[in-house]
Amino acid sequence: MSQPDNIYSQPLEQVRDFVFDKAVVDVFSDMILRSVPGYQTIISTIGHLAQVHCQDNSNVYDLGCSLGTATLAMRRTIKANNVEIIAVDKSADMVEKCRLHLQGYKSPFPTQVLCDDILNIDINNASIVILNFTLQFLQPADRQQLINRIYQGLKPGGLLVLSEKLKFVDQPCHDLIDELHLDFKRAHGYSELEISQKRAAIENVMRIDDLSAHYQRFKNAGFNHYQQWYQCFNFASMVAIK
Ligand SMILES: Nc1ncnc2c1ncn2[C@@H]1O[C@H](C[S@+](CC[C@H]([NH3+])C(=O)[O-])CC(=O)[O-])[C@@H](O)[C@H]1O
Ligand SMILES: O=C(O)C(=O)Cc1ccccc1
Repeated sequence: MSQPDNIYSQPLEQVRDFVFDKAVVDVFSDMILRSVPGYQTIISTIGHLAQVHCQDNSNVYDLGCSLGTATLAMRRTIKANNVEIIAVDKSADMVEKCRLHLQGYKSPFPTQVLCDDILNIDINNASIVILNFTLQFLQPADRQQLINRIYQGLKPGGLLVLSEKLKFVDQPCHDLIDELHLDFKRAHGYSELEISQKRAAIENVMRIDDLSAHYQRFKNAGFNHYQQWYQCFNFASMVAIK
């Protein structure tokens, strides 16, 4: 099990840019549950979507898989035959723990865990592609080409599930919803110091978009069918269908 996240609990002389290193990997399960409202609902719905929409003789991609939580949810639910799962993360520490984590659960589906940048991955014959809170960590200039390659690699009827933290164009509404998220973190035991140091750490590495930017990218890539299916505060999940 995860250790408690106390990475930002002591005052730091200098808050460095957030990285998914060994210290973060060791506390990651606790961090994500206490930081992302709706995370468990999104994970179980990814499992359900994969159960319903995974196609025979296809590939399933979990891009930015971290500890493989979405992969595990899908391995538990998929009923299709001849399915291969490709989980990818560029953090070597994450991939190491992800592989150990997946070894703990038997599955009939061959699963590769690749340590690579998702921008380098060949996406083909896919019926399900998951980007669960990963796109927000890519350079904004690289985001459209990834969505384009996912569109091209999907089979007809295939799904892209994209979960992201959102910003809102109306500033008072943005601030109100942001405060709801901070209250969620407070309610889960994070102090004001932890909240402000984490914020400083992710400021430069996690550039968030508004919903219309995501919809525009889907459209530019060629998707004709896309819809947000979930939101809790500023955390949302969308689905796009080829
Ligand atoms: N270019 C990249 N290439 C590969 N991996 C990347 C890249 N950029 C970031 N990552 C990886 O994307 C993951 C983002 S966490 C995803 C949660 C998971 N999906 C979950 O369902 O639990 C979200 C969060 O921590 O808010 C990290 O493991 C990074 O190493
Ligand atoms: O912690 C936050 O404020 C977030 O926005 C989410 C998050 C969760 C885990 C790693 C980085 C960002």
